[in-house]
Amino acid sequence: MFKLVSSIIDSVFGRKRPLDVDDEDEVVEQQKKQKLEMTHRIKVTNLPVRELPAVKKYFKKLGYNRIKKAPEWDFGFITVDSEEEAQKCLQVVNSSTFKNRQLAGEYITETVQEHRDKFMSGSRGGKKGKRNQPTVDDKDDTRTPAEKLADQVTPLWREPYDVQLVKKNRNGTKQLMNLKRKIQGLKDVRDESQRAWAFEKGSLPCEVLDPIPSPEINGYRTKCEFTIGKNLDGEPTVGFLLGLYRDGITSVLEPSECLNVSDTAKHIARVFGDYVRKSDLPVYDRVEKTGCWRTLMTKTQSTGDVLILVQLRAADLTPERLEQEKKDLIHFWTQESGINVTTLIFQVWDGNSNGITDKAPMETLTGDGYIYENVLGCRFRLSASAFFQVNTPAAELLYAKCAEWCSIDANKKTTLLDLCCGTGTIGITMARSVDRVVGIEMVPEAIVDAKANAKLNNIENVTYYANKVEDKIDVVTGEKNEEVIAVLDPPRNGVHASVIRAVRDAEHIDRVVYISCDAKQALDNFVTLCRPQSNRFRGMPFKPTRAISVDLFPHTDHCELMIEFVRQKPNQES
Ligand SMILES: C[S@@+](CC[C@H](N)C(=O)[O-])C[C@H]1O[C@@H](n2cnc3c(N)ncnc32)[C@H](O)[C@@H]1O
Repeated sequence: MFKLVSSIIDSVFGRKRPLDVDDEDEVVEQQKKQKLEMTHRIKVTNLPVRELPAVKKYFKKLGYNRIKKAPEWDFGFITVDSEEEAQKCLQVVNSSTFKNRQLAGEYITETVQEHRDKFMSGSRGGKKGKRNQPTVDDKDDTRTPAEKLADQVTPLWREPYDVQLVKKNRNGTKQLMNLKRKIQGLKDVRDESQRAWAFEKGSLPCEVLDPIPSPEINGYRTKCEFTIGKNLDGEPTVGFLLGLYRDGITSVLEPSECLNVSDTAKHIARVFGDYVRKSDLPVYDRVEKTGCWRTLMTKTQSTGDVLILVQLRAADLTPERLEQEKKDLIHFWTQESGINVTTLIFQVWDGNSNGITDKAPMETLTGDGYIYENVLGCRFRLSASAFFQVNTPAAELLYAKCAEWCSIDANKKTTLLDLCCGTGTIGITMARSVDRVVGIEMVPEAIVDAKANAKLNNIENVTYYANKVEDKIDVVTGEKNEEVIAVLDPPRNGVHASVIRAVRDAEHIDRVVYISCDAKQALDNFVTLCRPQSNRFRGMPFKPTRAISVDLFPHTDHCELMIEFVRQKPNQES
């Protein structure tokens, strides 16, 4: 026991010490014992759904810090250390009211292993989400943990790829039909001719072209964010969370069965798992908010460049210990890992949110903090935090199709407005076929990258603005005989309506090519772009003219949908 306690103390404050054989035996014994140890929890019922912070605060005041509750649950679980504490807690709960609700408690005790098995079978009482597919009765669920993880990360992996593509295309067309229906359903329309297109025959509002499949179906992801935690046997592991943290799941599994993760990224996760297991620093515990190792991010590009980002909680470490750990990491990644790392980045993050964050600085430990990727003959510099499409060959097909749609009338001057331009990929790959490109992006660091990328490719006809689209769109005023085409490639949930209103108000924009990676979430944007004029929505509306799905994310249910919208002319009949 003394050895175990001292190894924990060592692990937090001490120096690195490799495990010897005796230690390993002891660890195995310890793990076996741990599985048989009893857990003591009080299930608290009659809580309001959501209100998690208030619930936590309430129980904290009563002396209970370890409470778990998913937002949609009307119950929660308090964990205590012994049966005696559980009985006391039960009394407290049964005599408590929260927001005029009389609470009720139920004592649950089971072994650690039984508790884990419950998580694994999803029989926790939480609402079963889509992510637990395939939906089979828990007792009949014979899936291995790795299969469960694959079902969660790549929910379509059991289907042949052509079937996946049909499904994705159907999802895209469904949103186009919804757009038509929503425009039909608008009330108090002043000028019916502005939505005549929505009453044309057929359920679709425009031509829908055959979907474009991804050239690579497996191992295509260039960016992965791995959680560092404990696997089902309590061993430190680098991989993905086996379920949703909000459902109380904290076990991590290696990504070996995840088809979208590249062999290089799997290898990196594995070797770093070995490093973490040998480390005397503990992995981060998401429930207790203790420990050190938190996240590993990899970017593995088609150029062979590799970016590694290691995130650590350092609240318990002395500055000297932290410096030593950085040196150890540099040594490991450059001398021992066997991986040709282009740049190694380090982030200390002591806050509660999980994953790589923009709230804490990133420190470059080796290299210059950048890696490179080639897209359609152009070269791009990427930093750790910059957005970049994760499937390069499929992104090339998307951008090539976008260029084709923007293809430019040789008799006219053309301006390409690259809205939400990120690091400038779309505008730079198209810059040579237009007169000028104007890129607008609200993240200043991305604009620094975009400017560097334009320079790297000897592109001189681009201007970038580090602003919100809605604040800067009027820099392009449109000249006579000039066509202005806007490519809008916003985040997953679309953009704020004010951005779409600004696009409508910018009357010189003739066409918009909207690239959406979640058409359901972007539907409101489509409607705002196309609804007839009113006091709130000025500028002539657009109408959809063609659409195509381009699959950048095989085995998942995500897909890019690109829609061309053309500005209607005043008094145009349809
Ligand atoms: C999906 S990324 C697209 C990046 C880029 N088009 C590319 O292909 O690499 C979406 C970008 O939209 C930016 N963004 C979101 N809302 C914005 C706004 N209102 N104004 C400017 N940029 C915005 C985000 O910062 C992010 O870089």
